[in-house]
Amino acid sequence: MRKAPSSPAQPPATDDEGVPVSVKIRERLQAQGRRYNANDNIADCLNPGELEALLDEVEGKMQAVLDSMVIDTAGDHNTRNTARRVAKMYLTEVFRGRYVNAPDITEFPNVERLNELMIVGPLTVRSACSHHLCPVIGKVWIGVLPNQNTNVIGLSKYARLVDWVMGRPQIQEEAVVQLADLIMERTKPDGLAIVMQASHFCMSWRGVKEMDSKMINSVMRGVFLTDANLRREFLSLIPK
Ligand SMILES: Nc1nc2c(ncn2[C@@H]2O[C@H](COP(=O)(O)OP(=O)(O)OP(=O)(O)O)[C@@H](O)[C@H]2O)c(=O)[nH]1
Repeated sequence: MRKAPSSPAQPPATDDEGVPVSVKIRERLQAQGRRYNANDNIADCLNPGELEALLDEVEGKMQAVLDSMVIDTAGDHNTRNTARRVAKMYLTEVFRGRYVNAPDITEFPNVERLNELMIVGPLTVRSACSHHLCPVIGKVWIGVLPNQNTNVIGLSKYARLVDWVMGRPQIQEEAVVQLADLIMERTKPDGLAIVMQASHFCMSWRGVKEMDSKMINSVMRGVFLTDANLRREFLSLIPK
């Protein structure tokens, strides 16, 4: 039976007992005019304890999916806790980058006024495509041309930022742009170059079942856009 559509005159059910926590969070996001696409971070719209409540909610819905797939989760010892495992995996592991704040990044002043190209990589990318939620596994290289005002951040922090951005359902083209925006905002370099190469399991495990193809894309910012020599230097230093 279909549910009757709720009347638009009713106030949002934010305080009611029994309102799913996802509804409360969504209403908060909508009230702020905030986007909540798969690859957006919504951590600052979650109240304390709500991630745990979301775990219970997603577990219940995953159980319903397993039931609809006619899997005997009561009788089959392998799937007895699968709904909970999958909920935990989505919310606290593979899509954690949606629900937690950005990692703390220690920044140091650029006292030596470094202005030479710095490259870090390959950093491991673990993500999933927004379309099928299939894994996207790959590598990313980041090149930074600092200036005297650039904040120097610890090398490991680039890996932490990559992990935070990629820990959401993504499409590769948007993932590299989000990463570039974040690093530009945090470090304010003269230039930034990012190259990502990844295997998309939605193309190998299923669908066309193409095992060896990878997607490679790049984003260039600042002087990397205007200085072809710098761009070439960066690309030549990335191991083939
Ligand atoms: N551009 C881009 N496409 C992606 C990425 N990840 C997955 N895709 C593609 O997104 C598409 C999803 O399209 P649909 O046609 O709706 O899905 P589908 O019917 O299951 O398609 P098939 O994968 O061809 O079976 C597929 O072609 C995927 O290969 C990505 O990061 N970037």
